[in-house]
Amino acid sequence: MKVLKFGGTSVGSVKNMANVKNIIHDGSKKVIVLSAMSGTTNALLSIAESITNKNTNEATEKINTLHDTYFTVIDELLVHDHLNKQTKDYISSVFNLLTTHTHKAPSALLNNEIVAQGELMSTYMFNAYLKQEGIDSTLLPALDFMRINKVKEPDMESIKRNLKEVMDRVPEATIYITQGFICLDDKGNISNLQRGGSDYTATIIGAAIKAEEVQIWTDIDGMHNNDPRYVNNTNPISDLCYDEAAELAYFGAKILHPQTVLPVREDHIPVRLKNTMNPECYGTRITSDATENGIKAIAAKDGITAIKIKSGRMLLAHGFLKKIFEIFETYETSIDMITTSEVAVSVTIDDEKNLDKIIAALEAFATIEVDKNQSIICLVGHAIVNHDETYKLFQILKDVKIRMISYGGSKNNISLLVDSKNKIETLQKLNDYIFELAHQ
Ligand SMILES: Nc1ncnc2c1ncn2[C@@H]1O[C@H](COP(=O)(O)OP(=O)(O)O)[C@@H](O)[C@H]1O
Ligand SMILES: N[C@@H](CC(=O)OP(=O)(O)O)C(=O)O
Repeated sequence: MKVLKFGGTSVGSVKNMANVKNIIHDGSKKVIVLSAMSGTTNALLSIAESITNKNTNEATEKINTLHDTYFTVIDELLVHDHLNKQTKDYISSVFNLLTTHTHKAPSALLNNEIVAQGELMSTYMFNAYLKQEGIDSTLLPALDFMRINKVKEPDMESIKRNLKEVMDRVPEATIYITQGFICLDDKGNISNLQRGGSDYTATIIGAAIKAEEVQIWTDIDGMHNNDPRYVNNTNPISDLCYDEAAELAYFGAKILHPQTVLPVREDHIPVRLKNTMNPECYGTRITSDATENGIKAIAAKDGITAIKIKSGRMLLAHGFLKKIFEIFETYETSIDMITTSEVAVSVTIDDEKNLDKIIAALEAFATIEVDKNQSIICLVGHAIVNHDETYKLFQILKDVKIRMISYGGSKNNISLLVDSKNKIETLQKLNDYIFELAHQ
Protein backbone atom coordinates (compact mmCIF):
# COMPACT_ATOMS: atom_id res chain seq x y z
CA MET A 1 0.00 0.00 0.00
CA LYS A 2 1.15 3.56 -0.70
CA VAL A 3 0.76 6.64 1.48
CA LEU A 4 0.08 9.88 -0.41
CA LYS A 5 0.27 13.23 1.35
CA PHE A 6 -1.24 16.34 -0.23
CA GLY A 7 -0.14 19.70 1.13
CA GLY A 8 -1.97 22.96 1.73
CA THR A 9 -1.89 24.17 -1.88
CA SER A 10 -3.06 20.80 -3.20
CA VAL A 11 -6.27 21.09 -1.15
CA GLY A 12 -6.31 24.90 -1.28
CA SER A 13 -8.69 25.36 -4.22
CA VAL A 14 -11.48 23.45 -5.93
CA LYS A 15 -9.34 23.11 -9.07
CA ASN A 16 -6.47 21.56 -7.12
CA MET A 17 -8.80 19.25 -5.19
CA ALA A 18 -10.01 17.98 -8.59
CA ASN A 19 -6.36 17.25 -9.49
CA VAL A 20 -5.96 15.33 -6.22
CA LYS A 21 -9.08 13.32 -6.98
CA ASN A 22 -7.69 12.35 -10.41
CA ILE A 23 -4.32 11.35 -8.91
CA ILE A 24 -5.76 9.08 -6.24
CA HIS A 25 -8.55 7.50 -8.27
CA ASP A 26 -6.75 4.48 -9.74
CA GLY A 27 -8.46 1.70 -7.81
CA SER A 28 -5.46 0.78 -5.65
CA LYS A 29 -5.69 0.72 -1.87
CA LYS A 30 -3.98 3.72 -0.27
CA VAL A 31 -3.80 6.07 2.69
CA ILE A 32 -4.28 9.76 1.90
CA VAL A 33 -2.90 12.33 4.34
CA LEU A 34 -4.19 15.88 3.95
CA SER A 35 -2.95 19.20 5.29
CA ALA A 36 -5.20 22.14 6.04
CA MET A 37 -6.18 24.33 3.06
CA SER A 38 -3.35 26.79 2.41
CA GLY A 39 -3.60 29.86 4.63
CA THR A 40 -5.83 28.13 7.21
CA THR A 41 -3.15 27.18 9.75
CA ASN A 42 -1.80 30.75 9.72
CA ALA A 43 -5.36 32.11 10.09
CA LEU A 44 -6.06 29.77 13.03
CA LEU A 45 -2.77 30.72 14.70
CA SER A 46 -3.71 34.35 14.29
CA ILE A 47 -7.12 33.68 15.94
CA ALA A 48 -5.30 31.91 18.79
CA GLU A 49 -3.02 34.92 19.15
CA SER A 50 -5.98 37.32 19.44
CA ILE A 51 -7.47 35.04 22.12
CA THR A 52 -4.11 34.96 23.95
CA ASN A 53 -4.10 38.77 23.86
CA LYS A 54 -7.68 38.70 25.22
CA ASN A 55 -8.86 40.59 22.16
CA THR A 56 -12.23 38.86 21.74
CA ASN A 57 -13.58 41.24 19.07
CA GLU A 58 -10.52 40.82 16.89
CA ALA A 59 -10.69 37.01 17.30
CA THR A 60 -14.39 37.01 16.38
CA GLU A 61 -13.77 39.10 13.25
CA LYS A 62 -11.03 36.71 12.13
CA ILE A 63 -13.32 33.71 12.82
CA ASN A 64 -16.10 35.26 10.72
CA THR A 65 -13.76 36.01 7.80
CA LEU A 66 -12.43 32.43 7.78
CA HIS A 67 -15.97 31.06 8.07
CA ASP A 68 -17.04 33.00 4.94
CA THR A 69 -14.03 31.72 2.99
CA TYR A 70 -14.96 28.13 3.84
CA PHE A 71 -18.61 28.56 2.90
CA THR A 72 -17.58 30.02 -0.48
CA VAL A 73 -15.31 27.02 -1.16
CA ILE A 74 -18.02 24.55 -0.09
CA ASP A 75 -20.55 26.13 -2.47
CA GLU A 76 -18.12 25.73 -5.35
CA LEU A 77 -16.92 22.24 -4.36
CA LEU A 78 -20.15 20.55 -3.32
CA VAL A 79 -23.03 20.98 -5.74
CA HIS A 80 -24.85 17.98 -4.31
CA ASP A 81 -27.48 19.53 -1.93
CA HIS A 82 -27.30 16.93 0.82
CA LEU A 83 -23.47 16.86 0.92
CA ASN A 84 -23.35 20.66 0.74
CA LYS A 85 -25.68 20.98 3.74
CA GLN A 86 -24.05 18.19 5.74
CA THR A 87 -20.60 19.71 5.22
CA LYS A 88 -21.78 23.23 6.09
CA ASP A 89 -23.29 21.82 9.30
CA TYR A 90 -19.95 20.27 10.21
CA ILE A 91 -17.93 23.38 9.32
CA SER A 92 -20.42 25.52 11.31
CA SER A 93 -19.87 23.29 14.33
CA VAL A 94 -16.12 23.94 14.02
CA PHE A 95 -16.63 27.70 13.84
CA ASN A 96 -19.06 27.58 16.80
CA LEU A 97 -16.38 25.77 18.77
CA LEU A 98 -13.84 28.48 17.81
CA THR A 99 -16.31 31.13 18.97
CA THR A 100 -16.76 29.44 22.36
CA HIS A 101 -12.97 29.35 22.65
CA THR A 102 -12.83 33.16 22.45
CA HIS A 103 -14.36 33.24 25.97
CA LYS A 104 -11.95 30.73 27.45
CA ALA A 105 -8.74 31.36 29.37
CA PRO A 106 -5.81 31.36 26.93
CA SER A 107 -3.48 28.37 27.15
CA ALA A 108 -1.12 26.36 24.97
CA LEU A 109 -3.65 23.49 24.99
CA LEU A 110 -6.40 25.78 23.73
CA ASN A 111 -4.11 27.01 20.94
CA ASN A 112 -3.37 23.42 19.91
CA GLU A 113 -7.07 22.63 19.78
CA ILE A 114 -7.70 25.72 17.62
CA VAL A 115 -4.88 25.01 15.17
CA ALA A 116 -5.99 21.36 14.78
CA GLN A 117 -9.28 22.42 13.16
CA GLY A 118 -7.65 23.12 9.77
CA GLU A 119 -6.87 19.49 9.00
CA LEU A 120 -10.19 18.32 10.49
CA MET A 121 -12.05 20.64 8.09
CA SER A 122 -10.02 19.85 4.94
CA THR A 123 -10.38 16.07 5.38
CA TYR A 124 -14.12 16.31 6.04
CA MET A 125 -14.64 18.47 2.95
CA PHE A 126 -12.46 16.33 0.70
CA ASN A 127 -14.18 13.13 1.86
CA ALA A 128 -17.56 14.68 1.03
CA TYR A 129 -16.22 15.75 -2.37
CA LEU A 130 -15.09 12.19 -3.17
CA LYS A 131 -18.54 10.91 -2.19
CA GLN A 132 -20.11 13.43 -4.58
CA GLU A 133 -17.79 12.19 -7.35
CA GLY A 134 -18.84 8.60 -6.68
CA ILE A 135 -15.52 7.57 -5.14
CA ASP A 136 -15.66 5.48 -2.01
CA SER A 137 -13.46 6.70 0.82
CA THR A 138 -13.23 6.30 4.58
CA LEU A 139 -12.14 8.90 7.14
CA LEU A 140 -9.59 7.67 9.69
CA PRO A 141 -9.46 10.21 12.53
CA ALA A 142 -5.76 10.91 13.19
CA LEU A 143 -6.57 11.57 16.85
CA ASP A 144 -7.60 7.88 17.14
CA PHE A 145 -4.08 6.66 16.37
CA MET A 146 -1.40 9.38 16.10
CA ARG A 147 0.50 9.75 19.40
CA ILE A 148 3.62 11.56 20.54
CA ASN A 149 5.50 10.75 23.73
CA LYS A 150 6.91 12.96 26.50
CA VAL A 151 9.80 14.12 24.33
CA LYS A 152 7.40 14.90 21.47
CA GLU A 153 8.53 12.00 19.32
CA PRO A 154 6.10 9.62 17.62
CA ASP A 155 5.14 6.74 19.87
CA MET A 156 5.57 4.18 17.11
CA GLU A 157 4.36 1.15 19.05
CA SER A 158 1.05 2.72 19.98
CA ILE A 159 0.65 4.29 16.52
CA LYS A 160 1.14 0.89 14.85
CA ARG A 161 -1.34 -0.79 17.21
CA ASN A 162 -4.00 1.92 17.01
CA LEU A 163 -3.71 2.40 13.27
CA LYS A 164 -4.11 -1.31 12.63
CA GLU A 165 -7.19 -1.30 14.83
CA VAL A 166 -8.86 1.65 13.06
CA MET A 167 -7.99 0.31 9.60
CA ASP A 168 -9.24 -3.18 10.50
CA ARG A 169 -12.64 -1.66 11.33
CA VAL A 170 -13.08 -0.90 7.62
CA PRO A 171 -11.02 -3.58 5.81
CA GLU A 172 -12.97 -3.16 2.59
CA ALA A 173 -12.00 0.52 2.14
CA THR A 174 -9.86 1.43 -0.87
CA ILE A 175 -9.10 5.03 0.07
CA TYR A 176 -8.40 5.87 3.70
CA ILE A 177 -8.25 9.63 4.35
CA THR A 178 -6.63 11.05 7.45
CA GLN A 179 -5.41 14.34 8.88
CA GLY A 180 -1.76 15.29 8.73
CA PHE A 181 -0.06 17.38 11.42
CA ILE A 182 -2.39 16.65 14.37
CA CYS A 183 -1.91 14.09 17.13
CA LEU A 184 -2.48 13.45 20.83
CA ASP A 185 0.32 13.95 23.33
CA ASP A 186 1.31 11.55 26.14
CA LYS A 187 -1.46 12.98 28.36
CA GLY A 188 -4.13 12.59 25.69
CA ASN A 189 -4.32 16.30 24.83
CA ILE A 190 -4.54 17.55 21.24
CA SER A 191 -1.09 18.45 19.95
CA ASN A 192 0.72 18.61 16.62
CA LEU A 193 3.94 17.68 14.82
CA GLN A 194 5.02 21.33 14.32
CA ARG A 195 4.62 23.49 11.23
CA GLY A 196 4.72 21.52 8.01
CA GLY A 197 4.16 18.34 10.07
CA SER A 198 1.83 16.58 7.61
CA ASP A 199 4.89 15.31 5.72
CA TYR A 200 6.00 13.71 8.97
CA THR A 201 2.53 12.19 9.52
CA ALA A 202 2.81 10.56 6.09
CA THR A 203 6.17 8.90 6.77
CA ILE A 204 5.12 7.87 10.30
CA ILE A 205 2.10 6.11 8.77
CA GLY A 206 4.34 4.74 6.01
CA ALA A 207 6.62 3.18 8.61
CA ALA A 208 3.69 1.91 10.72
CA ILE A 209 2.06 0.05 7.83
CA LYS A 210 5.37 -0.76 6.05
CA ALA A 211 4.13 1.08 2.96
CA GLU A 212 5.70 0.34 -0.42
CA GLU A 213 6.22 4.11 -0.97
CA VAL A 214 5.36 7.45 0.60
CA GLN A 215 4.50 10.25 -1.82
CA ILE A 216 4.56 13.91 -0.82
CA TRP A 217 2.44 15.86 -3.32
CA THR A 218 3.01 19.60 -3.39
CA ASP A 219 3.09 22.60 -5.73
CA ILE A 220 6.55 22.16 -7.29
CA ASP A 221 8.36 19.49 -9.37
CA GLY A 222 10.30 18.00 -6.45
CA MET A 223 13.25 19.18 -4.39
CA HIS A 224 15.11 21.95 -6.24
CA ASN A 225 18.85 22.47 -6.01
CA ASN A 226 18.34 25.88 -4.38
CA ASP A 227 15.49 27.77 -2.73
CA PRO A 228 13.15 28.74 -5.60
CA ARG A 229 11.54 31.43 -3.43
CA TYR A 230 14.74 33.49 -3.48
CA VAL A 231 16.95 32.22 -6.30
CA ASN A 232 16.55 32.33 -10.10
CA ASN A 233 17.37 29.31 -12.28
CA THR A 234 16.88 26.48 -9.79
CA ASN A 235 16.29 22.93 -11.03
CA PRO A 236 14.61 19.83 -9.60
CA ILE A 237 16.88 17.02 -8.37
CA SER A 238 15.77 13.59 -9.54
CA ASP A 239 17.41 11.45 -6.83
CA LEU A 240 18.53 12.04 -3.28
CA CYS A 241 19.59 9.68 -0.54
CA TYR A 242 17.98 9.88 2.92
CA ASP A 243 20.99 11.68 4.43
CA GLU A 244 20.97 14.39 1.76
CA ALA A 245 17.21 14.90 2.07
CA ALA A 246 17.45 15.03 5.88
CA GLU A 247 20.22 17.67 5.77
CA LEU A 248 18.31 19.82 3.27
CA ALA A 249 15.05 19.58 5.22
CA TYR A 250 16.76 20.38 8.52
CA PHE A 251 18.57 23.35 7.01
CA GLY A 252 15.51 25.06 5.58
CA ALA A 253 14.29 23.37 2.39
CA LYS A 254 10.65 24.16 3.15
CA ILE A 255 9.32 21.47 0.83
CA LEU A 256 10.04 18.86 3.54
CA HIS A 257 9.41 18.89 7.29
CA PRO A 258 12.81 18.41 9.00
CA GLN A 259 12.01 14.93 10.38
CA THR A 260 10.28 13.56 7.28
CA VAL A 261 12.73 10.84 6.29
CA LEU A 262 13.52 9.57 9.80
CA PRO A 263 10.64 7.09 10.20
CA VAL A 264 11.13 5.41 6.79
CA ARG A 265 14.89 5.21 6.32
CA GLU A 266 15.37 2.10 8.46
CA ASP A 267 12.90 0.11 6.35
CA HIS A 268 14.23 1.63 3.11
CA ILE A 269 10.76 2.88 2.16
CA PRO A 270 11.20 5.29 -0.78
CA VAL A 271 9.81 8.83 -0.54
CA ARG A 272 8.67 10.55 -3.75
CA LEU A 273 8.16 14.32 -4.01
CA LYS A 274 5.58 15.04 -6.71
CA ASN A 275 3.73 18.01 -8.16
CA THR A 276 -0.09 17.91 -7.89
CA MET A 277 -0.32 20.46 -10.70
CA ASN A 278 2.05 18.47 -12.96
CA PRO A 279 1.64 14.78 -12.00
CA GLU A 280 3.51 13.45 -15.04
CA CYS A 281 6.76 15.04 -13.90
CA TYR A 282 9.22 12.57 -12.27
CA GLY A 283 9.79 14.78 -9.18
CA THR A 284 12.38 13.65 -6.64
CA ARG A 285 12.96 10.12 -5.39
CA ILE A 286 14.54 9.71 -1.96
CA THR A 287 16.02 6.30 -1.17
CA SER A 288 18.97 4.75 0.64
CA ASP A 289 20.99 4.45 -2.58
CA ALA A 290 24.11 6.59 -2.65
CA THR A 291 23.85 9.02 -5.53
CA GLU A 292 26.58 10.69 -7.56
CA ASN A 293 29.18 12.72 -5.65
CA GLY A 294 29.45 16.51 -5.61
CA ILE A 295 27.37 19.49 -4.52
CA LYS A 296 23.78 18.63 -5.13
CA ALA A 297 21.72 21.33 -3.44
CA ILE A 298 21.78 24.41 -1.24
CA ALA A 299 19.30 25.37 1.48
CA ALA A 300 19.11 28.17 4.02
CA LYS A 301 17.80 28.39 7.55
CA ASP A 302 16.94 31.81 9.03
CA GLY A 303 16.51 33.02 12.59
CA ILE A 304 19.96 31.90 13.72
CA THR A 305 21.91 33.48 16.59
CA ALA A 306 25.71 33.17 16.74
CA ILE A 307 27.40 33.21 20.15
CA LYS A 308 31.15 33.77 20.39
CA ILE A 309 32.64 32.50 23.66
CA LYS A 310 36.09 33.98 24.25
CA SER A 311 38.41 32.86 27.00
CA GLY A 312 42.11 32.86 26.09
CA ARG A 313 43.23 31.31 29.36
CA MET A 314 40.97 28.30 29.45
CA LEU A 315 39.87 27.60 25.94
CA LEU A 316 41.92 24.56 25.10
CA ALA A 317 41.99 23.23 28.64
CA HIS A 318 40.23 19.90 28.76
CA GLY A 319 36.76 20.13 30.20
CA PHE A 320 36.18 23.64 28.84
CA LEU A 321 33.93 22.57 25.95
CA LYS A 322 32.08 20.26 28.34
CA LYS A 323 31.36 23.25 30.56
CA ILE A 324 29.95 25.16 27.58
CA PHE A 325 27.82 22.28 26.34
CA GLU A 326 26.42 21.66 29.83
CA ILE A 327 25.02 25.19 29.86
CA PHE A 328 23.22 24.60 26.56
CA GLU A 329 21.99 21.27 27.87
CA THR A 330 20.64 22.87 31.07
CA TYR A 331 18.63 25.33 29.00
CA GLU A 332 17.50 22.64 26.51
CA THR A 333 18.92 24.55 23.56
CA SER A 334 20.52 22.66 20.72
CA ILE A 335 23.58 23.86 18.86
CA ASP A 336 23.60 23.73 15.04
CA MET A 337 27.07 24.90 14.01
CA ILE A 338 30.30 25.06 15.95
CA THR A 339 33.77 26.41 15.10
CA THR A 340 36.83 26.76 17.33
CA SER A 341 40.07 28.76 17.37
CA GLU A 342 42.91 29.22 19.84
CA VAL A 343 41.03 31.87 21.81
CA ALA A 344 37.34 31.45 21.07
CA VAL A 345 34.51 29.04 20.28
CA SER A 346 31.56 30.14 18.16
CA VAL A 347 28.27 28.26 18.22
CA THR A 348 24.87 28.88 16.65
CA ILE A 349 21.39 28.26 18.02
CA ASP A 350 17.95 28.64 16.42
CA ASP A 351 15.97 28.87 19.65
CA GLU A 352 16.47 32.15 21.52
CA LYS A 353 14.03 31.39 24.33
CA ASN A 354 16.73 30.98 26.95
CA LEU A 355 19.39 33.17 25.36
CA ASP A 356 19.65 35.62 28.27
CA LYS A 357 20.11 32.82 30.79
CA ILE A 358 22.67 31.08 28.58
CA ILE A 359 24.67 34.30 28.18
CA ALA A 360 24.57 34.96 31.94
CA ALA A 361 25.88 31.46 32.66
CA LEU A 362 28.66 31.71 30.04
CA GLU A 363 29.70 35.16 31.28
CA ALA A 364 30.74 33.57 34.55
CA PHE A 365 33.93 32.35 32.84
CA ALA A 366 34.12 33.93 29.33
CA THR A 367 33.54 37.05 27.29
CA ILE A 368 30.48 36.72 25.09
CA GLU A 369 29.57 38.34 21.77
CA VAL A 370 26.16 37.73 20.22
CA ASP A 371 25.16 38.20 16.56
CA LYS A 372 21.44 37.87 15.89
CA ASN A 373 19.61 37.62 12.52
CA GLN A 374 22.04 35.20 10.94
CA SER A 375 21.31 32.50 8.33
CA ILE A 376 22.92 29.12 7.90
CA ILE A 377 23.52 28.28 4.26
CA CYS A 378 23.94 24.58 3.86
CA LEU A 379 25.49 22.85 0.85
CA VAL A 380 24.56 19.21 0.54
CA GLY A 381 25.75 16.35 -1.60
CA HIS A 382 27.11 12.88 -1.26
CA ALA A 383 30.80 13.08 -0.19
CA ILE A 384 31.01 16.78 -1.12
CA VAL A 385 33.88 17.51 1.21
CA ASN A 386 36.15 15.36 -0.97
CA HIS A 387 34.82 16.36 -4.35
CA ASP A 388 37.01 18.02 -7.01
CA GLU A 389 34.55 20.82 -7.69
CA THR A 390 34.00 21.82 -4.08
CA TYR A 391 36.76 24.43 -4.26
CA LYS A 392 34.31 26.54 -6.29
CA LEU A 393 32.41 27.15 -3.10
CA PHE A 394 35.30 29.22 -1.80
CA GLN A 395 35.03 31.66 -4.72
CA ILE A 396 32.11 33.03 -2.72
CA LEU A 397 34.52 34.29 -0.08
CA LYS A 398 35.75 37.11 -2.28
CA ASP A 399 32.20 38.51 -2.55
CA VAL A 400 30.32 37.78 0.64
CA LYS A 401 31.17 38.22 4.30
CA ILE A 402 31.05 34.79 5.95
CA ARG A 403 30.78 34.65 9.75
CA MET A 404 31.46 30.90 10.22
CA ILE A 405 32.27 27.87 8.07
CA SER A 406 31.64 24.28 9.09
CA TYR A 407 33.52 21.78 6.90
CA GLY A 408 34.12 18.14 7.58
CA GLY A 409 31.50 17.56 10.30
CA SER A 410 29.95 15.13 7.86
CA LYS A 411 31.06 14.18 4.37
CA ASN A 412 27.72 15.31 2.98
CA ASN A 413 27.40 18.83 4.36
CA ILE A 414 29.27 22.13 4.32
CA SER A 415 27.62 25.01 6.18
CA LEU A 416 28.25 28.76 6.03
CA LEU A 417 26.88 31.38 8.41
CA VAL A 418 26.05 34.77 6.94
CA ASP A 419 24.10 37.81 8.07
CA SER A 420 20.48 37.24 6.98
CA LYS A 421 20.53 40.45 4.97
CA ASN A 422 23.18 38.80 2.73
CA LYS A 423 21.31 35.49 2.43
CA ILE A 424 19.67 35.94 -0.96
CA GLU A 425 22.84 37.35 -2.51
CA THR A 426 24.86 34.44 -1.12
CA LEU A 427 22.36 31.84 -2.34
CA GLN A 428 22.27 33.37 -5.82
CA LYS A 429 26.07 33.65 -6.04
CA LEU A 430 26.53 30.05 -4.93
CA ASN A 431 23.96 29.02 -7.51
CA ASP A 432 25.86 30.90 -10.21
CA TYR A 433 29.29 29.59 -9.22
CA ILE A 434 28.30 26.02 -8.56
CA PHE A 435 25.40 25.13 -10.81
CA GLU A 436 25.48 27.69 -13.61
CA LEU A 437 29.11 28.54 -14.34
CA ALA A 438 30.07 24.91 -13.85
CA HIS A 439 28.12 24.06 -16.98
CA GLN A 440 29.36 26.87 -19.23
N1 LIG B 1 14.78 23.33 -2.25
C1 LIG B 1 13.47 23.48 -2.49
N2 LIG B 1 12.88 22.74 -3.46
C2 LIG B 1 11.57 22.86 -3.70
N3 LIG B 1 10.75 23.70 -3.05
C3 LIG B 1 11.28 24.46 -2.07
C4 LIG B 1 12.66 24.38 -1.75
N4 LIG B 1 12.92 25.28 -0.76
C5 LIG B 1 11.75 25.88 -0.49
N5 LIG B 1 10.75 25.40 -1.26
C6 LIG B 1 9.36 25.85 -1.22
O1 LIG B 1 8.58 24.80 -0.67
C7 LIG B 1 7.25 24.93 -1.21
C8 LIG B 1 6.49 23.64 -1.01
O2 LIG B 1 6.42 23.33 0.39
P1 LIG B 1 5.10 23.64 1.23
O3 LIG B 1 4.72 25.08 1.08
O4 LIG B 1 5.28 23.12 2.61
O5 LIG B 1 4.08 22.79 0.39
P2 LIG B 1 2.73 22.11 0.84
O6 LIG B 1 1.77 23.19 1.22
O7 LIG B 1 2.33 21.35 -0.38
O8 LIG B 1 3.06 21.20 1.99
C9 LIG B 1 7.51 25.27 -2.66
O9 LIG B 1 6.41 25.95 -3.24
C10 LIG B 1 8.77 26.13 -2.61
O10 LIG B 1 8.48 27.49 -2.66
N1 LIG C 1 -1.20 22.71 8.18
C1 LIG C 1 0.06 22.57 8.85
C2 LIG C 1 0.73 21.25 8.48
C3 LIG C 1 1.31 21.13 7.10
O1 LIG C 1 2.08 20.22 6.87
O2 LIG C 1 0.98 21.99 6.15
P1 LIG C 1 1.63 22.00 4.63
O3 LIG C 1 1.55 20.58 4.11
O4 LIG C 1 0.76 22.92 3.84
O5 LIG C 1 3.07 22.49 4.72
C4 LIG C 1 0.96 23.78 8.60
O6 LIG C 1 0.56 24.69 7.87
O7 LIG C 1 2.03 23.84 9.16
